[in-house]
Amino acid sequence: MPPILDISELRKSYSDGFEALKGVSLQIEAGEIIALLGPNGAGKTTLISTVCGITTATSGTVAVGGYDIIRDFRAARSMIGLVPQEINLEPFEKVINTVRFSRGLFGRAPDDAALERILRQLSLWDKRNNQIRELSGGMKRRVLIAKALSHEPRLLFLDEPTAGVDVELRKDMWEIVEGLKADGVTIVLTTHYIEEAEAIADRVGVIAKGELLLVEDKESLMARMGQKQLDVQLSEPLADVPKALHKYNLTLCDNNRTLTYSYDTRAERTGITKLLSDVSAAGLVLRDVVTRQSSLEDIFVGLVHDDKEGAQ
Ligand SMILES: Nc1ncnc2c1ncn2[C@@H]1O[C@H](COP(=O)(O)OP(=O)(O)OP(=O)(O)O)[C@@H](O)[C@H]1O
Repeated sequence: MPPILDISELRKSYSDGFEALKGVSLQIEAGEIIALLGPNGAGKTTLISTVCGITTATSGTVAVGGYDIIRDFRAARSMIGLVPQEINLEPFEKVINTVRFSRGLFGRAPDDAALERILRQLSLWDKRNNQIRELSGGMKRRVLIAKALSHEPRLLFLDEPTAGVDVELRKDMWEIVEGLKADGVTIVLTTHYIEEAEAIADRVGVIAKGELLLVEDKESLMARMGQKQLDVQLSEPLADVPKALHKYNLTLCDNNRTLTYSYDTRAERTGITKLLSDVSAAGLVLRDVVTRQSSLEDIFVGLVHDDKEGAQ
């Protein structure tokens, strides 16, 4: 089966000459949830807008379900649902009419049973006859999702679905996303929240300054997070790592006052006990011992930081 989304060498320069996408390639298989992480201005919205036909690419290609987004615009667009960052709803319209209208925009035949299913899934059925202005912020966000799902797309883009919402609502949103995945909808979401990617994504992509720096299975990222560091702080600085400790691959940092040891938390033996006894046998005096876990956040900050340095 071809990927549901196939982005190849996508570039976008805005009219002022700013290059917001610098050759992004990404393939997404049907049924997965992929989270795109990136700082402000990284190009996430530009990427989504280009795939959805709101912005035109400068070069490169995008195919959705095998349909080219330029040549087969209608077929490609009908497979996509977009939940935008901003709430752009008509305050005096009823929920049901808002969703019905969206379906019509895609030229889909009216199907109240399909709309009922969508509204029930989003716990909006009881509110179907309420005007938008009578809903809470969280409910309005659900209406945005209902609108995006109204023409029953196979690929759903969620642009920062939980920006500025409280923890409770964020968890609700994650449940909704899981439910959509169970229905076979492929989901691409952008987020600033690393814990959001950790909680729901199958794959994580990191984007910065218009470049996709990494796309990786969350599980293998998690495996990398299994790495921990032990900092052995010494009372006196060392000139060098003593020979007897070479087998531990230690690094000397903090003005030669700290020895850092990396180990795998999931390994049967971490080697910590032996290391500490060898440290003391080598005549070194400990001041303190600290452990640190490398997290997705470290990986993310490291990548984005390296990219910034590289750009200078
Ligand atoms: N219409 C435009 N004209 C010129 N530059 C633009 C335009 N739209 C976006 N940009 C620039 O392109 C870059 C990428 O913007 P984009 O909105 O895609 O980032 P983002 O990753 O979605 O950021 P955020 O997380 O803040 O939403 C930014 O530097 C932005 O200023």
